[in-house]
Amino acid sequence: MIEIKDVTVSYKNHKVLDQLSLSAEKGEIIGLAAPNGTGKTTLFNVMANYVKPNQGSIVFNEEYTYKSEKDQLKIHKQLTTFPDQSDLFEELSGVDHIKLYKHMWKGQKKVKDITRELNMEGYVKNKVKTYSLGMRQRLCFAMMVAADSSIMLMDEVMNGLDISNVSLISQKLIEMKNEQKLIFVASHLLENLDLYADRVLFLKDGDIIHQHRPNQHEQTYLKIKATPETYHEIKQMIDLPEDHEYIAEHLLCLPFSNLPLNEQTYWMKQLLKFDEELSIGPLGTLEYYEKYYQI
Ligand SMILES: Nc1ncnc2c1ncn2[C@@H]1O[C@H](COP(=O)(O)OP(=O)(O)OP(=O)(O)O)[C@@H](O)[C@H]1O
Repeated sequence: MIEIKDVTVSYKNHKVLDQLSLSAEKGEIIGLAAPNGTGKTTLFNVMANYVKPNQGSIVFNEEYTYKSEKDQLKIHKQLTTFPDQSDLFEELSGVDHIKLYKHMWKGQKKVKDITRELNMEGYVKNKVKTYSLGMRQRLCFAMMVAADSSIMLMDEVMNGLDISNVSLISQKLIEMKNEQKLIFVASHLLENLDLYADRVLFLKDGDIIHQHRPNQHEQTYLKIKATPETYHEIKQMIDLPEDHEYIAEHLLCLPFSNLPLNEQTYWMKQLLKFDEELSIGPLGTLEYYEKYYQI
């Protein structure tokens, strides 16, 4: 559905994206996880053609590119970007905004259903100038739902939402993915991404350095909480396997699922000696994040 080919973006001498390539299909939620200023928004801007890459191209449905205006129109009919709160019209109501997006993208969903499902009925007819941050954010999301486009780029969709609204929107994202939308979500709520993303991409030095698939755990790990002192102590006492990970100076992880049962038992016995919190499981987005960005 989208093919990003060797995209490079530089602002003066600062290369933000460096020959980045990616393909994505409908019915996928793709998370983007990276620290501030890494290039997530820039990547979305290139996908939406708000920023022209210095090099590379994007192909939609194996057919359309931004090289011709006719193609651009076709692409923009099926692509929406998450509205900026500052773009909302203070004197218009939430319903007005939702209708606007529904009409612009010829969305099929009923405004009433959208506002009911997003718990907005209590405020959506009031003017936007009376809304809190979280109410505005839910409105921005409702506008995307109303547009009903097949590709959605959601930058910081969970910003300013309380826990119950994060959960509501996460659920809605899954429903939209099941309707075969292709949804990109850039988010700093790392553990939340594990709940709905099919893939989480980690950006570094202008490229994707890892793709984590939260629902397809190729490897589980035996994990032990370990300060640098404990890690040092463990290393002195045990010959750790070469492929172990020591993440962000607090978590030691040993690849576990591929080991025969006797070796699994061995490693558990060894690590239990240290009386630190022990668990078995895959690495999640948060752990990969800590690993790649050393926080
Ligand atoms: N129009 C611009 N002109 C110059 N530099 C820019 C411009 N837009 C972005 N940048 C720079 O590009 C880099 C990537 O910015 P971008 O907004 O894509 O990061 P991000 O990963 O989305 O960050 P955040 O998590 O803060 O939203 C930053 O160093 C930023 O300063």
